[in-house]
Parts: sequence; structure tokens; C-alpha cells
Amino acid sequence: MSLFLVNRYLGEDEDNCASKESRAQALLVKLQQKAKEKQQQSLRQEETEEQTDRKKRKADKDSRQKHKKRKGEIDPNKDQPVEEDKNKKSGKKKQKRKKELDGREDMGEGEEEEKEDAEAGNDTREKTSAPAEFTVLGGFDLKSVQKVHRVLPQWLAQPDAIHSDIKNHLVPVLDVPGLCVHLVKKLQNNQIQHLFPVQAEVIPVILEGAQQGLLIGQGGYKPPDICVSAPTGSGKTLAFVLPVIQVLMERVVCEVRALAVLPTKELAQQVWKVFSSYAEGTTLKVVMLAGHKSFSAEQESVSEHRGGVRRSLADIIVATPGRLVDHINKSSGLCLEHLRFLIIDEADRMIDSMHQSWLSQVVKAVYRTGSETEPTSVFRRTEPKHITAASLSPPAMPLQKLLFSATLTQNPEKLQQLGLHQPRLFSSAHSRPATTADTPTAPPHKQDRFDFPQGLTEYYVHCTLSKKPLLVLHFLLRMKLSPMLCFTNSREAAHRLFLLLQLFGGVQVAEFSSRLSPAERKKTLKEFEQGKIQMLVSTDAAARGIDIHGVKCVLNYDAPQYIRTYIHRIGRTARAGKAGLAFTFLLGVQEKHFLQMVMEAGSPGIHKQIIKAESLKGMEERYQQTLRELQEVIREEKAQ
Ligand SMILES: Nc1ncnc2c1ncn2[C@@H]1O[C@H](COP(=O)(O)OP(=O)(O)OP(=O)(O)O)[C@@H](O)[C@H]1O
Repeated sequence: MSLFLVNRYLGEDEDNCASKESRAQALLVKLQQKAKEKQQQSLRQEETEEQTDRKKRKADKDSRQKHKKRKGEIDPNKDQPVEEDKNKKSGKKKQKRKKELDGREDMGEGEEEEKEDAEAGNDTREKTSAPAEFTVLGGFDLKSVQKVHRVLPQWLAQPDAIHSDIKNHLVPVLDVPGLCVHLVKKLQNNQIQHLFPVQAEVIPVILEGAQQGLLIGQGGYKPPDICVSAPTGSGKTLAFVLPVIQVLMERVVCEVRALAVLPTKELAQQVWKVFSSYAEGTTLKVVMLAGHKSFSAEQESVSEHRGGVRRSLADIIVATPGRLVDHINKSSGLCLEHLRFLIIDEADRMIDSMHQSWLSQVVKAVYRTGSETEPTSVFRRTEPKHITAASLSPPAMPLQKLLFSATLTQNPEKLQQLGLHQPRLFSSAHSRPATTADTPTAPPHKQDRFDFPQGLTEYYVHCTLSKKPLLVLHFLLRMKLSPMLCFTNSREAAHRLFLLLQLFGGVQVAEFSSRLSPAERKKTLKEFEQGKIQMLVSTDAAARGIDIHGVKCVLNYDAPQYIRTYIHRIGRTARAGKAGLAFTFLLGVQEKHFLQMVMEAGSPGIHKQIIKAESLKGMEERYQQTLRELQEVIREEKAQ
């Protein structure tokens, strides 16, 4: 029935539908021939059966007549009409069946008519469908399916636009509606006189959602969940730190009311520092659960038990997902039943790594009924279902999710895992095609598009594998592109490059990967930021979110495979509206795909940087010597 005709989004592959069509056609013809043969066979069978019946009846009749003649009682017509009718009927039935099949035979002509009927819901064929044994199951009548493009939900397709041009859209701190004096002072003490576009847009909305206090949102409704997609280095951290601190700073009883979840220890540490800095001067307590301290030390920092009563020692928790789940499951002292803000930074990465199902564990802990030791709190909440009059009373403190990322996915299937409530998207204008159910669909992008930092200039260098280390030395020693953050695609490649550059001499380099302990990584980042290290050779552990002041240049020593990795790597420079350079070494085979990927993602343009062979000449000999020494060092390391 056309009522349930669903055009499905069949993805981008258009090229093989022609073969699909021919295959379906061939199958259709084959099935029709089979049905026809079957029908003719059953017709022949029926005819033979009728002939035998007729002969049988005739013989019976003759014998009866002979018998009755002997008795004189026969009416030769009485039985005849019935039998004739019967014959006639079966003949008619036969004709009808043949006609239907024939009708089916020239279904190609009548198909459109049939299809229109079916679509108009006047399909009579089903009522007079051919005998079951002749119905071709599946009815391979080819329908031309209308090509549909993915249409985004309204909130995704038409976001609140954020200017990506930071410099020309600064907003004086004093002009931001609702920002309290304490925070204005803190910003000014940190030499921040203006807010960036993402901060000026998002902060007032979050403050608005808590204007009626913590218990209910505006107008008694739950505040909308907020999703923010803005370039790297555009100030997303303060966009959630400031409003959360302002909303919570008037609290009376200390309870965990804000939880920020980040993918790595370094990022958690970085955000914890910002929260702690702006919470100074308030009674708010910020606690980090990211494995920087022992598990028991973290438990003691979250709550204490006095006289059998649990008392929270944290208002704001900054955590990594794994450590958070451990505390939810093993620390009775961690109570999330008062949680008001759930902040998910680097949200696309956090969605991808939902394998720990950390979010469902958080939601379960938030809506947990009063635990044994805890009398059921007046604020006890049940997980929100559909909005009804009943569900709005009694007013329950809303849990508002705040998502932030420079590469937030547009994929509704992925976002729906987060269970967002009437979400509102803030996005740099450039990155969203306006496609909704009622606007013409923009040509589907093969991938999401993003905003690149305004001050960033991108280059690529065509090179060979053996020349890469020499090019790095040229960048450092001749082009003076330091401090430089150099990314490799593996821990081993980072270590080898670090050793080679160290052996070559004349350059201060350090490596940053999981080969180092968290303490060593922390020390290395600090020295790099202090300018004691010219180049940090890193894996993608330092790609996301890490905010290192003054990185002049990012080098993709190994070209990243995925666009999100590229964007987060090059986003370590050109932050806060400053200028920055990004170089990517490309082998011949990588060039076409990589450049296409970057352009499709919305890059303003990537330029070819030519390095003349003679610029590397002077280092050739020393370089060959270094390679020999490197082999020795690696052999010794392996032996250890
Ligand atoms: N209003 C402002 N004025 C000046 N500097 C600011 C302002 N807001 C943030 N910054 C600085 O800009 C830098 C980048 O901020 P932040 O780390 O929040 O960016 P981000 O958008 O989170 O980046 P990423 O996407 O890489 O995580 C930080 O050093 C921060 O101190």
C-alpha cells in the first residue's frame, strides 16, 4: 500500500544502481516465464482431468440409461445443465485466470497504471489477485525510487550562528548580559577585556536557563540541552566555566551539581585549572577525578562521612570517563542526585568512545532513587520521559547537557545516543548546510564540514619518506619555525624521530606520548610552554584540546588519516585569534586523497610549500652518520 511507501536514504552510492536495475529486470523476466510455464502446465493438467471426468461421467450415464431403459425412468436433461454449468464455470474460471496472467504478462505497459493505482490506494489488483500458487512472491516490479538526501532535524540544520571571525566580533565583558561582578573582575584580572563570539552567544543562554534558580528552567520548563560547534582555540572552555560557576556560586549546601567529562588526563587537568581559577573567591569546590591522585585520595576529596552522614566536598567535578565510572561504581561517597550540569567537552570523541557506556552510568547515578543511607531527597528525580502535565509536576531539578567540540558530528544517529532534550545548536555559520524538511536539500557532503581557525595558514610539502627528517631539521634550523608541535601517527615513529633529532644535535626536542608517565608528560608540556624545548614530537595524545600558548607551527610529520585528527592537530596553533602555521608532509600516493579530504571539510585553502633539494644538501652527510648511530641506539633499547 502506498500509505507505507518509505523512500529511504540510500547513501551516496549512485553509480551501481544501473546494474541493480538490469539485475532486477532479468529476475523479473525469469520469474514471469516460470509463472507462465507453471500456469500452462496446470491448465494442461486440468484439461486432462476434465477429459477423464467427462469420459467417466459419460460411461456412468450410459450405464444408467441402459439400466433405466430397462426400467423406463430417465430425464436426460436434468443432470446435464448442472454438469454443463460446472464445466462452463470451470471454463470461465480458467479463462479468467488466463486473462489475469495475461494481464500480468503485459504488466510492463500497465505497470505505471498499476503503480498509480497502488499509490492512489485504489489498487484493485490485490482483491482479485491471481491464485496463490501463481503469485510471484516478492513481486519484483521495479519501482523508480526517488533519490532522497539526508535531511537533518531542524535543530541541527538551522543552528544559532556564531561568528568564526574572533578579532572583528569581540564583545566587551561588561556588555555580556547577566555576567556577575565577581566573574567580570576575575576576567579583567586575567587580562581578558572582551569575550569571544562563542562565549558571548552561549553564556547568556546558559544563564537564562537557570534564571529561576536550580529547581526549574525558564517558564517552568526544562532548559534545552546546548550543543556548541566552534573552531579550535575559539574559547569554548570559558563558555561553560563562567556560566556554571555563576549559577552555582550562590548555592548553600555543597553537593555535586556540575560534572565535566573530558577524554584525556591532560585535558581534565587543563579544564580543572580553569574552573579552579574562576571559582577562587567563591565557596565552590572543584575536584578532579582523572587518576592524577590515588583512587582513595580522590574518594576522600569527593566526600566525608560525619556521624554516619555523607557530606559532599565537591560542587564541580572534572573527570575522565573511565575514572568517573570507577567512582560511580565503587565510591558510595559520590552522589550525583543533585547534578544540574553535565558538560561533555570534545563531545564527538566522547560519543565515539561510548564503549564504556559511561553516559548511561552517569544518568543512572543521577536518577538513582534515594540510596539506603540517603533519605529520599525532596529533589529526587525520575529520568525524563515524554513531556506531559504530570511529568512537569512536581518541578524536578533539570539535568542540562552541555556539549562542546570543534568537530561536532552532524550525524543524528550518533547524537541521539546522548538523549538530548530539545537541543539547541550553536555553530560557526560556515559549517552547516541549511537543509531541513521544508528547504531544498543542499548537495549532500560526503563528510561533515567544519570551521578552521581564522589566523591559520595551511601548507603541504611533497616529499619522500627518507627526506622527512631532513625537512624537519630544515624547518627548525633554517626556517626557525619554533616552538613547533610535530605529530606522528604512532608512538614508535615519535620515539624514533625524537632519538634521531637528538642524535643529530643542535636542536632542543622532546617527545610526548604514552611512553612517558603522566608526571613526565606534565613536565614536558610545561618546559615546552616555557620555551625550553624548540619542538615537541607528539602522538595524537596532545592533539585534542591541549592549550599550549605560543605554538608558532604545527607539523604533520605523518599525514593524518581522518579529517577530525587533522583539524584538532592544526588547532594547537592559531588559537584565540592569533596567527599560526600548519605544514603536512605528503608522499606522492597520499597527496590527492589528503587534499580532497581537507578541501571537502571546508578548509579556506592549503598551499604547496616547495623546499629546494639544495637547501638540504649541507645536512646530508651528518644525517647519514646520525642514521647509523640511530640504528645502534634502537638496537640497544631493544636489548634492554
Ligand atoms: N575572551 C578571551 N580573551 C582572550 N583569550 C581568551 C578568551 N577566551 C579564551 N581565551 C584563551 O584562548 C585559548 C583557547 O581557549 P580554549 O582552550 O577554551 O579554546 P577551545 O575552543 O576550547 O579550543 P579546543 O577546541 O582546541 O579545545 C586559551 O588560552 C584561553 O585562555
